[in-house]
Amino acid sequence: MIDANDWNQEQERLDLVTESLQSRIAELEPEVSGLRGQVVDIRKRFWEEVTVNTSTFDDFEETFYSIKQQEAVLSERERSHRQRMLRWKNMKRLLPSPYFGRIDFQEDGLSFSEQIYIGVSSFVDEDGMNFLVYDWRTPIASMYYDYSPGAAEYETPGGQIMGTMLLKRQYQIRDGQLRNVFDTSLTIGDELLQQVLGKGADAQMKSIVATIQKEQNAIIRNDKSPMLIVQGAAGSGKTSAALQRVAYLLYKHRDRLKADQIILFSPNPMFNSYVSTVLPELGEENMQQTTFQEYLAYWLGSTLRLEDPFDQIEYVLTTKPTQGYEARLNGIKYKGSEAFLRSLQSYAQWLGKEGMLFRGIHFQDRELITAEQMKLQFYSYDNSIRLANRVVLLKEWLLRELASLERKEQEELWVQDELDYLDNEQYAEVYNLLLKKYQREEAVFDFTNQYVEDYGDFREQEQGEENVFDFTGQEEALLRQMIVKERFKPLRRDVKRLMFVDVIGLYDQLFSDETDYRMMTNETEIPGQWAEICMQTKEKLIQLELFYEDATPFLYLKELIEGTRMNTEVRHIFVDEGQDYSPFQYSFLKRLFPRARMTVLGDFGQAIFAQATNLHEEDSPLVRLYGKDETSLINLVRSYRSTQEIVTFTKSLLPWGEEIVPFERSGGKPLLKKTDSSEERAKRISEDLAVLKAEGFDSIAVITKTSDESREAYEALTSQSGEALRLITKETLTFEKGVVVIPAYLAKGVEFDAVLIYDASSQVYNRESERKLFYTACTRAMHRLLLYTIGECTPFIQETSTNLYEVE
Ligand SMILES: Nc1ncnc2c1ncn2[C@@H]1O[C@H](COP(=O)(O)OP(=O)(O)OP(=O)(O)O)[C@@H](O)[C@H]1O
Repeated sequence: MIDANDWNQEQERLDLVTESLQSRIAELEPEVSGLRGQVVDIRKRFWEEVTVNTSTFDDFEETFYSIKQQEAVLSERERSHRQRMLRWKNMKRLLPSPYFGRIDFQEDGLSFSEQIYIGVSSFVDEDGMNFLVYDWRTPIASMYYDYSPGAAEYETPGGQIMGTMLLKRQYQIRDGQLRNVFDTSLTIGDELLQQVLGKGADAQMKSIVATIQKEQNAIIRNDKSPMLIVQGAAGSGKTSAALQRVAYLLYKHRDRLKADQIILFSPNPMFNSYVSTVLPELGEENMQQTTFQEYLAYWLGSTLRLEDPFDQIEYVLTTKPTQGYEARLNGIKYKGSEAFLRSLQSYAQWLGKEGMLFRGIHFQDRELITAEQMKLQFYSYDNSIRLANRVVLLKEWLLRELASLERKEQEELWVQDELDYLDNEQYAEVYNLLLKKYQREEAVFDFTNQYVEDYGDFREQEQGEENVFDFTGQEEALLRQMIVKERFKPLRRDVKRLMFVDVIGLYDQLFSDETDYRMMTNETEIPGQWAEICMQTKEKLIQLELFYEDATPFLYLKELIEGTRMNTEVRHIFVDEGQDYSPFQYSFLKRLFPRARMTVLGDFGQAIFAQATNLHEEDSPLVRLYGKDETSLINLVRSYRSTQEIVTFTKSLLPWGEEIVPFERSGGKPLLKKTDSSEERAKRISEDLAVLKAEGFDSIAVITKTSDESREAYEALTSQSGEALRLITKETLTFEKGVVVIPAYLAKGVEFDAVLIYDASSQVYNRESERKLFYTACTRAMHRLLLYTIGECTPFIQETSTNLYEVE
């Protein structure tokens, strides 16, 4: 704490800044609301101000320019409104707590020092000359996170600035009042961190700007590597750092990077709601958030039904080892591997020479163009043309063929039949409809298109009009033409969508016997139980379903054949819980977003999916993806979430000795509660829930292994205590405080004040593959960890030293 004199000075300065903020907010207030009104007004009256007249070319041109002009006025007003609004919002946000830190810095060669106050956004005094508050993301503020008093430096676009940090101070300010002030010799004083971490869990993730640690700052500000990999122990702040990194990037590149050019891949839909509020709190628009599964489903469309990754994990967790089970596990590993990726590339090359499969085009009950004809045509193109380009050539050929078949079709009997069925009235009606439609189709112009293009269309329409009104004598021919055209429409649409390529057949063909597979793919490392893997995959495909592990390879093959659908807009992708993605999935992401940098955050200790990727080994596929020189690896070992006792206990569950250093914050030891029956367990859990709530913990999770176990726990506990519990399933979209019952794999990334492991017996957590799941479940606890067992507890606990937990 500082002395009374310093305290008074600080409070005086704080009052000054607060007053200044208040008066600027008040100044801007009428302007902000006035502008909003203006914009809404212009929007409303947009079309009133424009006279749309397209009868002649000149009228059309005039209309076009008048719309453009109106558009320009609107967007200028909107821009200025947005900027003022942003300034106003930032000041409002600063008001209750304008800053959290200060450094006094004397640059080398200068005789005076500068006081730099740091907050969540910048605030400049009235004349625009002095920063009363510096945004935490400014270059100078980086010293606050990176240095303790003494020699310090920071990077600017103009070069490195060296000097001495004379003072480092931290503040806790509430509603414009100083609550606490610490001078610190540490990077970020532990005192403040202690206070922050001692609090209860929130329904939403917290912003950590005031207490970012040096190693986290390195993640946030890394702007060099195309690939940044963060391996960090449970609770080491990976997700927190990732979100601050998003905010930092948006600030640093504010003139060219927009929030929607950043995508965060999160572990489940509920997680989205958990992190969603952090960025707006920092004053940024939100980045795009999705799950990889959602992304796959989007690209797969409705052709195939995709297995849920959580169903996959339930299968892995609950099925008893049988021959089919082992094959499925082998399949999951193999289909996620780089080897399989290479196999698919070789397969595509092989398809360039032979083996392509197409689907014939059917009309009524006839086959208009057979698969065989397509194949002949396809292989008649030059071998050197890329597969995807040959598919395009074939598409064009098919469209031409369809056009000529369509002409022939007009003479067919069924067309005559349809014509005969039209009575006079209908005839006239159809005729008028056709006429209108014909005019409408020809007259379409789009204001967003290039003017010249519109001009071309318009001219064509003008010339075409004569034809329209000249066809009176040819109505039957026209009607025939229109009838067939309408019927052929779906055929043309399907050809344009490349439905004639039998991608499902091509993926299915891959899963042949070993000799064929080797021949098609040059693959040498075929996994064990290949025949069984093939059978399982094919069985699914017949039902138009895909295993989750097949989805990425399937889409990859589709793209090798049909061409890649890249997204060149996105500049940054963030993959949270990165250990759960396969090397194959990473390669796929890299291809999909060729202009994006990648930040992967994960913990191999929590790798619960069978296709897991080791993140931090130097030769891991993830490092190979961009190459060593393009990759930065950062290891976080300090764990902030849980108390020292919980971290020491959970660390002992991983016998390979992960490097995890607990932050010094004490709580009780984990409690192992032995019970005799499930009734007794339900009773004890209910009692414990009541005690925990009375202690003030309001975010509590009863964690189970599977969704079935969750349901069972939910029912047992609800009937026992009548407590308001919330059952979380993979469909749950929002994260809320309270008592939840949740399977461990859905609790990933999330934290609770207290965690109760519903069944920690050896019957539930026994297999080596379940170790990390158990670890993940236990590491969700911030302050209390309670484990229940009927009979013998899991061997993972038995292996740990008994003084790490207490038995009741
Ligand atoms: N620098 C910090 N200051 C204050 N709190 C922090 C800091 N770093 C992390 N925390 C807190 O520690 C907890 C864990 O952080 P976070 O969820 O980001 O960790 P994680 O590494 O993603 O964890 P996991 O892998 O277990 O999901 C959160 O409550 C977060 O607010």
